[in-house]
Amino acid sequence: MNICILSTDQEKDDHRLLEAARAKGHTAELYNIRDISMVLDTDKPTICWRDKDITKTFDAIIPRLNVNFTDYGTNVLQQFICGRTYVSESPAALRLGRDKLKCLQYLLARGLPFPATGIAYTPHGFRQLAKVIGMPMIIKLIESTEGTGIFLVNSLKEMDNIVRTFSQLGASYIIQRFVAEAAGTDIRAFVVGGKVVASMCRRSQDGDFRSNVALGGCSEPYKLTAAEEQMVLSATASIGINVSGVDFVRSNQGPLLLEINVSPDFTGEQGIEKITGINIADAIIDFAVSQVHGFYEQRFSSARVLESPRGILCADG
Ligand SMILES: Nc1ncnc2c1ncn2[C@@H]1O[C@H](COP(=O)(O)OP(=O)(O)OP(=O)(O)O)[C@@H](O)[C@H]1O
Repeated sequence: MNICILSTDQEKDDHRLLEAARAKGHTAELYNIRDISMVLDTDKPTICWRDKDITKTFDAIIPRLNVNFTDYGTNVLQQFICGRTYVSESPAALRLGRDKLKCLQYLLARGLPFPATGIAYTPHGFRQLAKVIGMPMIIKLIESTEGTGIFLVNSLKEMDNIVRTFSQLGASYIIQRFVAEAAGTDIRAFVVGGKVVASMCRRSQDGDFRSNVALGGCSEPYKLTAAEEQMVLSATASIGINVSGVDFVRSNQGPLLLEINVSPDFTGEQGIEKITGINIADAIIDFAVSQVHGFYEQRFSSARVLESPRGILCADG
């Protein structure tokens, strides 16, 4: 099979996927999304990597997009889908995963648990919300990652300060109930194709409320309870993502979801592969390959092409 890992930064994780695909006997390339261009033309829609036409080169595209490339990256994926190439994630699911607010709304629609979260239009509106959410509370940028852009505030004055700064910068943010009993600990469950393949507990080492490994947190293997596993899988199904890192905290009311990370990292000293000994790269490649055969066996009409939530191309007629 001919596989393209479409990434942004060509990080260690991307190279692990490339190696895993090649070790399984596939032809594989690792391309940077910055080098991709496309022509939208009904007669000859084209996708190029540098000056090479790759419109029909690959059987499967496995995206790994960092947060700054969600828009361009998902547009490129959509172009592959229009050209009837299998893409292992739906562009819509990737976009949803990058928007903490919309993602929580999908969880809400499924009745899944997460800390009470608020959004308002004006700083005054946020002040009103603060009465409902209560202090201390968390303020999060909607597109934060690796624990940056997340603040714990203890008073209305602190909240006002951050809210006004974010508003002046034109940034979008939410406020959230602080789950104090999580005590700087959270759980990361790695999901591939509707299965939890690995999970670990992350703990901050310096009293920070954030457990992020990027901020110095450390990890250990963790076995999900049956209820936690069911919650995690319902969460990924709710946005239609295939590969994700689902984060949740354990609260006095049970597990509360924080986020569904799309294109999650899995390498590194405290990464989930090292901590659990589970080969995540293999799991991702195996899943994509398992989907490809079914995908190309489907019959398509040239009349209408639709994107399904799970990244499978559908056609009617
Ligand atoms: N409501 C909350 N109550 C308690 N702790 C929280 C809350 N929200 C976030 N945290 C802590 O802060 C960390 C970072 O939060 P969150 O996962 O929302 O942000 P992030 O920047 O997107 O991180 P990542 O990139 O790892 O997903 C969490 O891992 C958790 O330890």
